[in-house]
Amino acid sequence: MFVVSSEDMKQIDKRAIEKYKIPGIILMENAAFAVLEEIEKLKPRNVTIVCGIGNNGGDGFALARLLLNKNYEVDVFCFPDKTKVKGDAKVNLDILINMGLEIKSDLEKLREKVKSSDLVVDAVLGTGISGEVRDDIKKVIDVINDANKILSVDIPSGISSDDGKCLGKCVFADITVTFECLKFGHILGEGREASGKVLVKKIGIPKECIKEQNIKTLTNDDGYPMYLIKRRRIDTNKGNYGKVFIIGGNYKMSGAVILALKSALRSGAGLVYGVFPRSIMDRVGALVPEAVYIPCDEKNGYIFIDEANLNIILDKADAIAFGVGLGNYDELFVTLKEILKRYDKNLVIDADGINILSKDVSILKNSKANVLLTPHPAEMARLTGLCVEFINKNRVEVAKKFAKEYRCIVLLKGASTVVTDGENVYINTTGNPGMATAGSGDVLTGLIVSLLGQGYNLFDSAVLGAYIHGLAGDKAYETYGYGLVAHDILNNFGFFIR
Ligand SMILES: NC(=O)C1=CN([C@@H]2O[C@H](COP(=O)(O)OP(=O)(O)OC[C@H]3O[C@@H](n4cnc5c(N)ncnc54)[C@H](O)[C@@H]3O)[C@@H](O)[C@H]2O)[C@@H](O)CC1
Ligand SMILES: Nc1ncnc2c1ncn2[C@@H]1O[C@H](COP(=O)(O)OP(=O)(O)O)[C@@H](O)[C@H]1O
Ligand SMILES: [K+]
Repeated sequence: MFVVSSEDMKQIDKRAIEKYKIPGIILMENAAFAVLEEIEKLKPRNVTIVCGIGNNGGDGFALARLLLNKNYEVDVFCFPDKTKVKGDAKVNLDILINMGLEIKSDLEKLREKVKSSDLVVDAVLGTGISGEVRDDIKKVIDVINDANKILSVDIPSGISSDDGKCLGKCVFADITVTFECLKFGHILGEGREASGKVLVKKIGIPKECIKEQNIKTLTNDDGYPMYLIKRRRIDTNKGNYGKVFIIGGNYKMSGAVILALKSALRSGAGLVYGVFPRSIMDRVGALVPEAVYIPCDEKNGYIFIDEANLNIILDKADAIAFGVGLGNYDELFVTLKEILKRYDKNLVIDADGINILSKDVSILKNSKANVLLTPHPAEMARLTGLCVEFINKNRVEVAKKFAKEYRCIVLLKGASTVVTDGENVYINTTGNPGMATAGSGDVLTGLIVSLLGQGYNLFDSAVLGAYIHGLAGDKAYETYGYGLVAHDILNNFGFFIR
């Protein structure tokens, strides 16, 4: 599903009205019907609709008429003042006035009504918000937030459609009904939580209008990205599903590489090779008997990959993951540099691999390998020198800029994981805070390298990885709640891929 900014949506609406000659008021009517459809499912006895003075308010006025015609008990408020309403919104306001409805602008009356209403509809501010919410409207939002149930029209008032930031104050909706495309604000930042359950409804905009906008950002929906998964031919064998190499582990930390190996196996890789320091061989061997092992020499407990082993890896591997539990040991920078210089297939750099890379990110620029980096925000901070808070507030832009500059693919982890090659963007909405547990990143790495081995390209592997990892985490959450651990996630991979 496409994800658009407020400017994209403005252009799409404009194209529909000016080029394709659909009157704006018809779109507004269809928007109102789309909201009505959801309200009827909720079966409220009485509805309070709070409108602003722009077209978001216009949707609210049109909705009020549709509800009144169906004999619902409806109260309509307009803030700051109904005399300021113009255009299509005014047409719908005037119809209500002609029907004899009183349109109120009294905050105290709203406070009373909100308490006794089964449902409050928030049609105060939509995609047309600019700058911080004005103080008078902040008070209206506070009152709306006291409601039993809130449905926001298009986007919760106070949320920026472009990045999900709360502009000083915002409505926290139970349901948001939006039109034609998701907005960034529904799935990023505070907007993700504030939007509640989001429903995207068609309002009659010709699909050409959206196509002509050339949208480059997608999120998951009922089809994407899972329709990328290929069915296996019956007459295939392990040789068809990749030799994937996972380089990781140090004398103090064997768990990460074990989890990544298991994860690669549980998501269908044909042959999974573990490359780790010799001192953890017994543990890895006992816990992952299905893997092939390349135990390596050690320096100070950290892995040392000699030329003979490096040649085996570079020669055999269909895909490599570098970094899980490796430790941030200076000499490993040289190893990473060699791999980047000599390997010409897909390379995932994660965890300590990213910390090692942070010593000099510019080595990416001459890389022969196609690189995917999978940083969490703190690792992204090490890569870029930016602070974590800034990164989290500007996830898409930060990831895009880095990917473009260093010619790689970035998967920036966290709620609303972002995958980008610098131009195309995927924002993932599966997953939950139960996944904020040690090792859950390691199993993502194992999953992605496994998908690479099975022949998916680097971008698709990252997208599928983020999506399936989140789904598997959501399933694990059903059973274990916040007590879920990384093993619970990886054990669900095969189910969702099937
Ligand atoms: N043809 C179209 O453009 C369609 C638009 N639709 C609706 O129209 C909305 C967009 O309408 P508009 O562009 O008129 O904008 P909005 O109605 O979202 O908001 C603009 C109004 O909000 C006020 N405002 C802006 N920033 C503010 C702030 N920081 N604090 C307080 N008040 C502020 C302004 O006074 C302005 O009148 C969409 O979200 C959607 O609900 C739908 O009717 C479908 C068709
Ligand atoms: N609140 C959340 N919502 C969705 N996914 C989350 C959330 N918290 C963590 N995750 C996911 O869990 C994984 C954690 O990875 P990471 O921080 O690298 O863990 P570790 O290094 O311990 O393995 C990432 O894929 C991240 O996107
Ligand atoms: K709204």
